[in-house]
Amino acid sequence: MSGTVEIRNVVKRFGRVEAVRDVSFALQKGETVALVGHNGAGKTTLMKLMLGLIRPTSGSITVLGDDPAAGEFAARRRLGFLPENVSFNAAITGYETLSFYARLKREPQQSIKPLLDRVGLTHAAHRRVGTYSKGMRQRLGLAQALLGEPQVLLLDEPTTGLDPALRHSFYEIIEELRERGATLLLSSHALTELEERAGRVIIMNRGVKVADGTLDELRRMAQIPTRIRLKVTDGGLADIPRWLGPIDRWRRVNGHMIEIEATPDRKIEMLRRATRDGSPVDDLDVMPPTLDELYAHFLLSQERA
Ligand SMILES: Nc1ncnc2c1ncn2[C@@H]1O[C@H](COP(=O)(O)OP(=O)(O)OP(=O)(O)O)[C@@H](O)[C@H]1O
Repeated sequence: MSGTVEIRNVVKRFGRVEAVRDVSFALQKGETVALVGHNGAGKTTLMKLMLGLIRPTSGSITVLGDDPAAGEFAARRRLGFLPENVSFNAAITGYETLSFYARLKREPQQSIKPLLDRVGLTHAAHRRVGTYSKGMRQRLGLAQALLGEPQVLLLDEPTTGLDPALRHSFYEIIEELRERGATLLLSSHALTELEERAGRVIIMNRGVKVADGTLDELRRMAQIPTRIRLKVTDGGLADIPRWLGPIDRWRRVNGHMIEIEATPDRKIEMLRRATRDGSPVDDLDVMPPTLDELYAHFLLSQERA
């Protein structure tokens, strides 16, 4: 059994607000899971429950075999967390900050230098955190979360405010950890960026889990058509159904390009027709539904249910 986090029928109420409503899922070793949802969907609450900072109203949670809400939570040392708004003491240096967290986690002080190096902060290690840029503070936050080689890493909106180069190196660093078997759970609004990074996506809406699966699984569930752009020779534009077969929806993009919508069951057939000998197609691009589109689809289906 390689489940590192198990959430079973968890409900969390804050007074009259039901922040998490009967949510269940398990996270496995070595997977990167994106937790997505609008503001107030319950993402941070789920992370706080996994950290044992709050207790579920009902249901159960296990993290690395332990109940995080139990007084003695042995697994905490193997759990890394990067909160949405990292705030450190501005008066001490980056090195001193990590030294403080290393003592809390009972990690050797020798682990600090390699970590600062890994997040690219060696040059600023002995500068006060108050002089750090937002990106540098975020990297210090990541170094803090990486202390002790966590087996489960919870990252709440980790790349907000980072420029594209920093985002890239951020994902490289956490990917190394995942390759060594860690479970990564990232909450984010940046769907396009998660599309390439997360093996699996959990979509939350108003405390309810509305979808959970790999992008391929979500695409199959949603049955959203794939858009196919075809560059067509002049003659071909005149009589599209003759060489492509019946098509539900299509539109002209420009003088020599059309875009068709292929349902999952007809996609392969359309591609075969478009590429067979004698077809007037010079070039094509296949654009599967994006995570943005899937997200909108699942939210809408839940709202209508
Ligand atoms: N301590 C609290 N007391 C009262 N209500 C709370 C508390 N913490 C969270 N909530 C409520 O629970 C709901 C879920 O909040 P949560 O912070 O988990 O959402 P989120 O998905 O992380 O949102 P965001 O994307 O804005 O960070 C919201 O309605 C929020 O107002």
